[in-house]
Amino acid sequence: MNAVCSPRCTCHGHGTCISHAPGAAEALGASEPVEPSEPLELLAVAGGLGKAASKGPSDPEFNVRQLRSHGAAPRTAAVHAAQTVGAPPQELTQTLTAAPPGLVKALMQVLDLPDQAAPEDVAAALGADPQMTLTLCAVKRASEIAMGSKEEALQLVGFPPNAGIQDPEGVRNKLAELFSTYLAEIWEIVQVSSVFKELSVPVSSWRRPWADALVTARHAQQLWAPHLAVSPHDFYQLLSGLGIGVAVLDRVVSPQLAEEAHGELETLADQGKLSEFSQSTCNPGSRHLWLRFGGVNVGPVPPALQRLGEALAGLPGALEAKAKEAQVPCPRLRLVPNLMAATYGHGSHYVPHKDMYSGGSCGFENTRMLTILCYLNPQWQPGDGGELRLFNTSPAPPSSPGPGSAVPRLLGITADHSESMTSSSHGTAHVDIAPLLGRLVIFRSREVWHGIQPSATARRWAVTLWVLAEDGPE
Ligand SMILES: O=C(O)CCC(=O)C(=O)O
Ligand SMILES: [Fe+2]
Repeated sequence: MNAVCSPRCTCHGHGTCISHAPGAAEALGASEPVEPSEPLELLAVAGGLGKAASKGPSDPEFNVRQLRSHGAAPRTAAVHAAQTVGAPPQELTQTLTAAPPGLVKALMQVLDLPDQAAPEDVAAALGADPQMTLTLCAVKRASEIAMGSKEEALQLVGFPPNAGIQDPEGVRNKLAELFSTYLAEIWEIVQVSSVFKELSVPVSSWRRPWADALVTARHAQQLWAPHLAVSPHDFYQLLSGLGIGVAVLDRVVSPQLAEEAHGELETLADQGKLSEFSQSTCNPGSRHLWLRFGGVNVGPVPPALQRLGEALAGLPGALEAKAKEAQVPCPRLRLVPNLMAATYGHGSHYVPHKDMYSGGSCGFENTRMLTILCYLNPQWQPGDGGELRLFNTSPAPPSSPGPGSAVPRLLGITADHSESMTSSSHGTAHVDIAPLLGRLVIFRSREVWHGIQPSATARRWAVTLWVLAEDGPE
């Protein structure tokens, strides 16, 4: 059975994760790593890059991935203030206005507010201590369910079917804990996403000649109109056969820059600059590091990684411009000039997920639109594992929701924008993409199911730049 990532999952806090059950996905595409027979793009040397044309807005000290994970989560000054002294209603209203609507809807449902409630109403209902209000909601809901002793709820907390009658308090406490953890996660994401939005800048402020020269209308089509993107090359044909928004660009980052960036990452790892090993069941054993290459409070970022970050930041602006020229409808994009470097060691992997915020199987839309990956593995060869696996649809059979999915359902949250819309128990195809040095992969964060195959090497490296949307979800 496919286990859905628990609400406690720390897999970046964004994954609508499912376990990678053998046989869940049938490979209609290649199951072996596939290489392009010929490079489609010309080599564009990412050297001699100037400084970014404009800098971002104020950039308080924060680490989004840590913020989104449970446990010792550092807080921005704003978030901290909101939680400790109680946010003034106006600030809370603004936070809710900037938050992903799916999350706000979930809060409304938990607070028993009508569908038409305005952000002011939600702010008023949350009060001076939203975290406490949500905990009280969790306890109230847990008490109601414990009285009714629903079988699904008992199953969720691991009690026998008659436990509700014998131990209603035990059932209630366990449920209350699960519910409040889930709601705390939603609340944290609401705050993080609004802070994140404040830090982002329009992609037009990061235009780079390098990116402008290599991005074509075909890339824009591959992302936003995949049915129109045709390719004569086997590998790209296979990819376009998936019918999802994905573009792969090879040999556009100079090997020298990529190798230097790889060397810098290895040094950072040796210097102990990486996070702890992830304990999450979604991406066990992975480690990461945020590299702030733009905005205020830049760095310190080693020089090749700085150049790479600045180069990658040029891609969304170029894509937006090419989409406009080719009349391909594309959202207006923003970005936060932060790269996430992540490494996967022997056996570590990442279960299939989408890059959207989520708790349990209830995937909430966020403002992330594109995931831009650059692989930095000079020696990679077939057998080394760590391929990026892209699916054409959810690899989760819809009939077997995992344990995490019961939490939002029992809480009465219906704002599910993930599996239910895309899942299919058969006909799931996938393509594996080798994490080759300098290879760029761009895909639509909210739609594309992807995971990482178990790595057979000590350090499989990728850097990621996430691109947001101008006006929230489309
Ligand atoms: O490194 C990769 O290939 C993908 C990483 C990923 O999916 C993520 O960090 O969300
Ligand atoms: Fe991902």
